[in-house]
Amino acid sequence: MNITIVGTGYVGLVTGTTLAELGNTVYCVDIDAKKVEAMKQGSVPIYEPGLEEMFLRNIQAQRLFFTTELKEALEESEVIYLALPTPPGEDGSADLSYVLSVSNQIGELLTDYKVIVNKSTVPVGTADKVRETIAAKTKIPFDVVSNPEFLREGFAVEDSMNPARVIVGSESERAKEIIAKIYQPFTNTGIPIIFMDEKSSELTKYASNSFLAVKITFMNEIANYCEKVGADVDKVRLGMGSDDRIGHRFLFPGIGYGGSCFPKDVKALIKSGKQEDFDFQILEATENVNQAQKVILVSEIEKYFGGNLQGKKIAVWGLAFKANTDDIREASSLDNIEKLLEKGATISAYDAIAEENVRKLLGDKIAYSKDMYSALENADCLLIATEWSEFKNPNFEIMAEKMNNKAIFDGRNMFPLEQIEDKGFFYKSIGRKTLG
Ligand SMILES: NC(=O)C1=CN([C@@H]2O[C@H](COP(=O)(O)OP(=O)(O)OC[C@H]3O[C@@H](n4cnc5c(N)ncnc54)[C@H](O)[C@@H]3O)[C@@H](O)[C@H]2O)C=CC1
Ligand SMILES: O=C(O)[C@H]1O[C@H](OP(=O)(O)OP(=O)(O)OC[C@H]2O[C@@H](n3ccc(=O)[nH]c3=O)[C@H](O)[C@@H]2O)[C@H](O)[C@@H](O)[C@@H]1O
Repeated sequence: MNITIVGTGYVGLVTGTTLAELGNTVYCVDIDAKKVEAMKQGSVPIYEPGLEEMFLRNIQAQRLFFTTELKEALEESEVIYLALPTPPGEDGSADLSYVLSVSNQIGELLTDYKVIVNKSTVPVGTADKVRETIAAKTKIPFDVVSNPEFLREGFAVEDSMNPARVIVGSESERAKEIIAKIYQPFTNTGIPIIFMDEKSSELTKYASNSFLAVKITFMNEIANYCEKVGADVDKVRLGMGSDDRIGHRFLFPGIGYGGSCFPKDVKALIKSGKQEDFDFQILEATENVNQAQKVILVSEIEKYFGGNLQGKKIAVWGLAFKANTDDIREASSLDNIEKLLEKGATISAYDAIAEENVRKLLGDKIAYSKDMYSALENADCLLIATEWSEFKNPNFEIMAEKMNNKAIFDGRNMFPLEQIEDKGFFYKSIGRKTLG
């Protein structure tokens, strides 16, 4: 099948590469001419383990093409995927301007029947809006399908090549047949393709992300309570997760969820609810708890230093919103750094992958270190904000030598307590006994 992907950001690029890998010919369209040129030269614009190999393989096989010209790509394709941004507007609702402006262009360019597949995360009713926008410009028949994306950054290739399920929202038999053909390789390996109406499909995406945000936030509250009563959240997590109905995943407490999706999607669903006179009380609580959780260690650091952080040098390990990505959108590291700077501390940060993005945002407000140990030079304490695997087994002797003061505030529970209890550090993590 010949397919156009409009928007070659995270989702567009991974979806496009996956569809090419599944044997389709894919034309990736983006308005960012520099990005398109770089991709044509074989350069992958995002950090995503395993993507480059698949990307280059499909360029070489002449199944993956890049252009800034929507018209050119449309002429070649039967199916058009939209993978455009839906950022939060000022009031938290999803900004549909990218999706609708491209829909408008598609309406002007249609010459024969096409299926328009929406991969962007959009509120219920967007498929109707896309349909109306296109229909206002053309009499040529077309169908609109909702096909939300569930990939995680850092595991995008795995999630995309081997998804837990594919959700397809459409009431058109013609469109469903075409989409079923595209995903036939998944059906062949037992991956369920779940067909439903568009609205349910659109809501499945928000409901899934919001549920995961609630799950994490619930565990964060349990962790905070563990500290009050002397329980250990690692044990509670293990005990809870062993029940299949709960499961072990997404039960890891920490300094809150971030990233480009959970915060935005929780906000957008709350806003969509309000438009129907409906209060998502659980989601409102989740947002509030998460906001406080992100900076929960700042008050612990302050308490440790007797309420005064003026002139304290704080090392920060990890800047990305989670491991295996260079994405820093809504990263907890940034909330912590902002608060610590406000309180007069200085920061020496280390994140080999996300540093470049933070530099663009914070410039020289903080210092950057070339490795994890040099960030600790004369530091008064260490804050761990991202669970990069290189932090899992550090040399505690080198750490002790470098640091001015042996204190670790671990926002990602990197070390089992047994690993660190005889190392002579003050060690504060989330939902567990404080050592030292
Ligand atoms: N990033 C993620 O992990 C996931 C994102 N999503 C959803 O997918 C959608 C896209 O997200 P990302 O890929 O992260 O966005 P992104 O911001 O990484 O990329 C969007 C791309 O669209 C391009 N673009 C903007 N206007 C355009 C136009 N008129 N024509 C052609 N290209 C245009 C931009 O230049 C950019 O390359 C959002 O709705 C998001 O919520 C869903 C699942 C996972
Ligand atoms: O819609 C999206 O864009 C995507 O949002 C999330 O993916 P992602 O944002 O890449 O990252 P996650 O792995 O879900 O982590 C999100 C945040 O939750 C935090 N988290 C995750 C799991 C956990 O147990 N505890 C926890 O604090 C992470 O540190 C991170 O800050 C979803 O997991 C994807 O299914 C979805 O497609």
